[in-house]
Amino acid sequence: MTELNTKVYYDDDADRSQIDDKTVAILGYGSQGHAHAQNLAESGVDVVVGLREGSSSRSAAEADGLRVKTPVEAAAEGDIVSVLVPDTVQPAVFEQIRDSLDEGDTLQFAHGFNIHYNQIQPPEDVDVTMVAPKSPGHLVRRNYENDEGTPGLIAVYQDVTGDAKEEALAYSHAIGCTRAGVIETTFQEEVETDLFGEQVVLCGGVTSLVKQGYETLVDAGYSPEMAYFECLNELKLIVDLMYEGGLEEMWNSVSDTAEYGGLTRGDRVVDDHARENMEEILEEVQNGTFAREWIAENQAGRPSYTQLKDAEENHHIEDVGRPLRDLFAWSDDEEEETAEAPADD
Ligand SMILES: NC(=O)C1=CN([C@@H]2O[C@H](COP(=O)(O)OP(=O)(O)OC[C@H]3O[C@@H](n4cnc5c(N)ncnc54)[C@H](OP(=O)(O)O)[C@@H]3O)[C@@H](O)[C@H]2O)C=CC1
Ligand SMILES: CC[C@](O)(C(C)=O)C(=O)O
Ligand SMILES: [Mg+2]
Ligand SMILES: [Mg+2]
Repeated sequence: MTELNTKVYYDDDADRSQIDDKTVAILGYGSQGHAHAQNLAESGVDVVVGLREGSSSRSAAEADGLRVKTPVEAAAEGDIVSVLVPDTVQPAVFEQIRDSLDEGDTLQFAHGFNIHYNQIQPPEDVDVTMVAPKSPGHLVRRNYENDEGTPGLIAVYQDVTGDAKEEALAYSHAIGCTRAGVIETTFQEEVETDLFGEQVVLCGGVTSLVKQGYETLVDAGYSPEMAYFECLNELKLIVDLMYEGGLEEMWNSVSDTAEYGGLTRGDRVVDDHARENMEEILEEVQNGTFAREWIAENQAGRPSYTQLKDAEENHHIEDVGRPLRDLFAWSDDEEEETAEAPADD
């Protein structure tokens, strides 16, 4: 077996005394915020949630038994201040809480966007770390509840106490990440790989592939329901196999016909042209073009984002999928989970 180039940290590598007597302020109670806050609290760590006046998340956090204060009050109480509001609002929230950070506190992130692209200049006398679960927040919570873990990354940008890495590992332990394994990285590497991954493969690439495949079948006269099952629903089953055992397990599980067809046709779809586009997108991430575009889009009130989001929500694959999902038993569980989850922004 090939040796790993990187150390993976597990539960036994974490020293919980680095966090057990501390208070963690969680700013935001959305996808990541609700998961970190509840996992930390159930791990015995003192948690205070920071939410703005009139926040729609307050009732969910209080119903989950957590103390809720304003971001400024929570940051003043916290020894670790975990910034889990959307990336685009973090600079403004940071300006509010900057003076509440004491010397030796930790300013922590789950994604390095604002530090790496210089949207937040942290004080020199605090540790600056990242604990980034490699998963949507609702799964971070669900895995913890099921005694399972979520893989994660840690990074240290500034270490004034000398304990920044140990504390990030202890935090990772308390939210369940060291159960699965944690890797150390840098803010730069996390940002560039995360943005590339979500744009090209995980969120952007896969949804475009699904929509284009669906539209090709429907335009050729096949039923939308058949196209939905083939191009969207079955994708989960294929990805589950890759997740469990890599590409090999998936290829072993599908028929030889599917394997030959996939091996000979896949690269015709995602071809050299697609590869050139991937390289261009990576460059836009590396040289800050994407970050500048996203910051400007927000400053302008999100006109393109709103339009694109609207078009996506109204794509006919969604009209076909909603009633279809309702007809199948597995939809009950999914709906319960969605109903329990606090609303994202
Ligand atoms: N989503 C994910 O699974 C992942 C996210 N990350 C990173 O985690 C961080 C948090 O992302 P995510 O969990 O998606 O965030 P969400 O969009 O889910 O955050 C929503 C929360 O932020 C609060 N909030 C929104 N706007 C403001 C504001 N202007 N002032 C104060 N509070 C506000 C909301 O409260 P209110 O009810 O008041 O609006 C709500 O509690 C980001 O850095 C992201 O990149 C990293 C890995 C995965
Ligand atoms: C894949 C999207 C993600 O990077 C994540 C869940 O890890 C995000 O920013 O939400
Ligand atoms: Mg990610
Ligand atoms: Mg991301």
